Amino acid sequence: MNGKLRAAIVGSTGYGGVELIRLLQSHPNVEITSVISSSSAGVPIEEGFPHLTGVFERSLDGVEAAEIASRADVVFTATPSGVSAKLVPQLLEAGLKVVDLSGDFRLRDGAEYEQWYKHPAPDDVYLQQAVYGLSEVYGERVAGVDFISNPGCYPTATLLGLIPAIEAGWIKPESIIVDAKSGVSGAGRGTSLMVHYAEINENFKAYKINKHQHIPEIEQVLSDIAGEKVTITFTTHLVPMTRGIMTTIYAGMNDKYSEQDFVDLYRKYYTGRPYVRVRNAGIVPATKEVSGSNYCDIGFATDARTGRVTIVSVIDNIVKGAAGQAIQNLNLMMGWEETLGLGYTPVYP
Ligand SMILES: NC(=O)C1=CN([C@@H]2O[C@H](COP(=O)(O)OP(=O)(O)OC[C@H]3O[C@@H](n4cnc5c(N)ncnc54)[C@H](OP(=O)(O)O)[C@@H]3O)[C@@H](O)[C@H]2O)C=CC1
Ligand SMILES: CC(=O)N[C@@H](CCC(=O)OP(=O)(O)O)C(=O)O
Repeated sequence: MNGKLRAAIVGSTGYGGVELIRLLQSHPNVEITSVISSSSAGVPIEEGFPHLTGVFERSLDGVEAAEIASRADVVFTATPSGVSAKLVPQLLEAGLKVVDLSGDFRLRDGAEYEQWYKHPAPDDVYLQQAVYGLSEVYGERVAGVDFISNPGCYPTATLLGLIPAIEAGWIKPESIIVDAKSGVSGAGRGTSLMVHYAEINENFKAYKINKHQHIPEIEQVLSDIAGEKVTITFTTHLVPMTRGIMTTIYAGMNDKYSEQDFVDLYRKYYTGRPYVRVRNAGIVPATKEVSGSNYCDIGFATDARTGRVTIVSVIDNIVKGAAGQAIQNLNLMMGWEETLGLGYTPVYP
């Protein structure tokens, strides 16, 4: 490759998009050549986002596939579900490589979109073309492709916490319960009553119980790994914090495994994968330990009395759950070192 890869970001005025700008600033092989907005074309991005002053200053461009293709080689679509379904095919047809951050291309069975996302599925050709980019598990599949569907935030934390144990046959798939908690930035920058300060401050809410759109995504991958249909009980909660996801996962064990057994199994599975860190036996991670970084940290507690294991997995929803994993996928897609542009130490405290 001569020079840097040119990248465009659609949805650059949202939380995922603005995080892509932050992270790509320190990517040695990528230059952002276009930041795109459907509502503010022509406006300098630093006007709406003063934290970018002197760091990244550029006027926002409009959403037009041919124009984007004239400025960029790869485009990140950090756009709402439903928008990506229509936009991504145009971008692919214009010859761009695409990393889509929405849920619109994650489910192989298009019939599931009406039920879970309440909008029609994209054209099946693109649904089948999309490669699901859970980097630590499907990194090899991503290499060299043109179109990556980036995993959801809750699925990333849940799947990285479950896959080694499912693959090893250590837990009973039918027993899995996932208790998931997210900071409010997971809901995006658009306002809604749910994330209104007075509604969320000093409050703790469960929502979309058994109806969350990430359930079929998680079940699809777990079923692939287990080789049988897996269904889960999945409850999401909104926590009064800005960033972070914790999934607390409960499952029945098939034998008397110790915490050290789980630590050894997971460290072996994630050998050579720098963004999954497995805590020592008996220690579980907290969301601040990954905040602002691309890490997924995992810890275990086993209970010989009940025969169950509790797996705690944490990520930063906007980094590993969105923009960070999207860049990790770009690196794998391009055959670059997985860590390029992602060398952030978590912000603590
Ligand atoms: N926040 C998170 O933690 C995560 C988000 N995601 C997914 O990533 C995507 C982006 O999320 P997030 O950044 O939080 O969302 P935001 O609501 O913060 O931002 C979405 C952006 O999309 C742009 N947009 C809206 N309509 C259109 C359109 N018709 N054409 C082009 N752009 C449009 C808007 O910008 P403008 O009006 O300027 O065009 C808006 O800023 C979503 O699909 C989300 O589900 C995935 C994982 C985690
Ligand atoms: C806190 C919060 O509201 N989170 C959002 C996550 C949305 C998201 O990331 O959606 P996709 O991955 O499907 O694009 C939610 O629970 O719907």
